[in-house]
Amino acid sequence: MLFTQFRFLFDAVKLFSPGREERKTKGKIDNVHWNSTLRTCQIFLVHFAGTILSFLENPSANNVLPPIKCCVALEMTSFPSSSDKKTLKRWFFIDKRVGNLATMDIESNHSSPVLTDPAPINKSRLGIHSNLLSYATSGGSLSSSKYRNIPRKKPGKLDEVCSNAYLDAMKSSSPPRKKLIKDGADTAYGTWMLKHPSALNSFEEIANFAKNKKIAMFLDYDGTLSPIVDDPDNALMSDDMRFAVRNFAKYFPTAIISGRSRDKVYQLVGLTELYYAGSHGMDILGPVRRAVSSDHPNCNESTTDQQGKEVNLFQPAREFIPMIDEVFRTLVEDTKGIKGAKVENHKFCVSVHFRNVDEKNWQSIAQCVQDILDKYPRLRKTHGRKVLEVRPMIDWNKGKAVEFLLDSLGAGLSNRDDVLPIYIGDDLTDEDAFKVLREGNRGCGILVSSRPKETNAVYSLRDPSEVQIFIVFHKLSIFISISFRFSFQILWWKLDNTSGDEISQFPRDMEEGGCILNNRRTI
Ligand SMILES: O=P(O)(O)OC[C@H]1O[C@H](O[C@H]2O[C@H](CO)[C@@H](O)[C@H](O)[C@H]2O)[C@H](O)[C@@H](O)[C@@H]1O
Repeated sequence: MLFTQFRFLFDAVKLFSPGREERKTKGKIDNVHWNSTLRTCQIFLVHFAGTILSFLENPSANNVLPPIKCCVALEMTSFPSSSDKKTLKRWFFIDKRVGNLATMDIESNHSSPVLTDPAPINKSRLGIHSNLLSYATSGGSLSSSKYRNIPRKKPGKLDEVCSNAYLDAMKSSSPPRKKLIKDGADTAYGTWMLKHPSALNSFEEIANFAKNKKIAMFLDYDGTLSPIVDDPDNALMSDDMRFAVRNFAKYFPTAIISGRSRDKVYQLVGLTELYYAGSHGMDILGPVRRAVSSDHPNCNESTTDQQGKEVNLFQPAREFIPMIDEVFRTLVEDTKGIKGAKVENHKFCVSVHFRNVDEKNWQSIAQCVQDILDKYPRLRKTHGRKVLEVRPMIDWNKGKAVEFLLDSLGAGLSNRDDVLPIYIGDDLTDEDAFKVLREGNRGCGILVSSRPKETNAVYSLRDPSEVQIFIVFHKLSIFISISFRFSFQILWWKLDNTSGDEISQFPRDMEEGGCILNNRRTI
């Protein structure tokens, strides 16, 4: 036990030194790291006292749990990069044990709705005028404020300028992975990290930001929870990641906002503890809304999830479903001859992948998409990582989805000062969410990228394995505050213990200790 405690102190001092990239560019330890070290020593002392006292009380009990929890949480901050696979494995092994033990301390029934089957659309109830459904050739713009009026080029073939712009955007959407490791890339990344520091090395700063606030977590799927792979159907989330997200979502409201269809992303993640928003936020299954936005009066539908819980289905682009279906079929047909092309139907948007298409054929992909835009003026194009997406021209994106979910979680929460929304994502489409959080310092955006990128996010993480560490770290930080209080309570109780009544009082105190957690969970 003593060895564990001393190892903990040693780690505490060692681990809060700046990470590899920051050391290279900064070369000195700043105040934040010293403050972290002091705070860590403080935690160590309280744990040490608490452990000794509980050991004296019951020598046979497993008293090393609190220090192990702290060691685990501290060790994770020391990862300079995810390349240290051995340490990662050891770390997650410990976390699993601690996670299980800790779950026995704190029980939660938090679960979020899951609905895999789309709710039937009742057009007349939704108030959609029949004109709006005759979409294919109608060129008239919609009067509603939710529809954007974006000037579009005249229909026809891609001209040289337009074609170059398309190809540039397609090329920059995801550079070849091998090139990233080149000399100099590390230095550029290090410099970029001064502007967007690693969220792992900025724990203290984020923790200060989160002080007395309730955390709400928003996660992207591809490139954030699962690594980018050639075949979108093989973008699987690891069991460790699933375990980490599940444990986190038990205590903090957590939502996944993906470009994929809601059904597909639920199928891939498979957790009932989360909220899901598919098609870049155009398909949200969330908690029952207390206030319905007047901008979208006909897009909310009250329904029940698989567990029979009342939930709210929000689909601001419902009327586009038949159009998207038609576009999907056309694109499948049109790209049939292009080797490697893949088209996905996400119900409210269509993805055209060119990751496996020879670069000399990218122009043909661009032309197919342009033909669709020419035929359907109410659709627009966005870019992702080696993917072009066709979606409705409505004023809705991942940023709006974050605001919507914050509102749903508690009326008006999106503007309240006591909530800290955290959004983690890797793609261009996540920038809308980063922007929303950056405006007015509302929350904290974290970009997942292993190369410098222009972004509205404040912090960065290299890849999904660092996302996993970050998620577990935050969950454990709560356990630390509870064990911290727990240690104090043991100390207090030991000094003050005079009657048997106080022993029975103890569990209730622990419950109060857990209120930090409960507060966060019930925003
Ligand atoms: O918002 P997200 O959850 O990040 O979804 C964005 C797109 O993700 C998927 O494509 C990306 O990941 C694939 C698998 O790793 C990769 O092959 C592809 O090149 C990436 O663009 C998904 O297939 C798209 O439909 C989503 O729009």
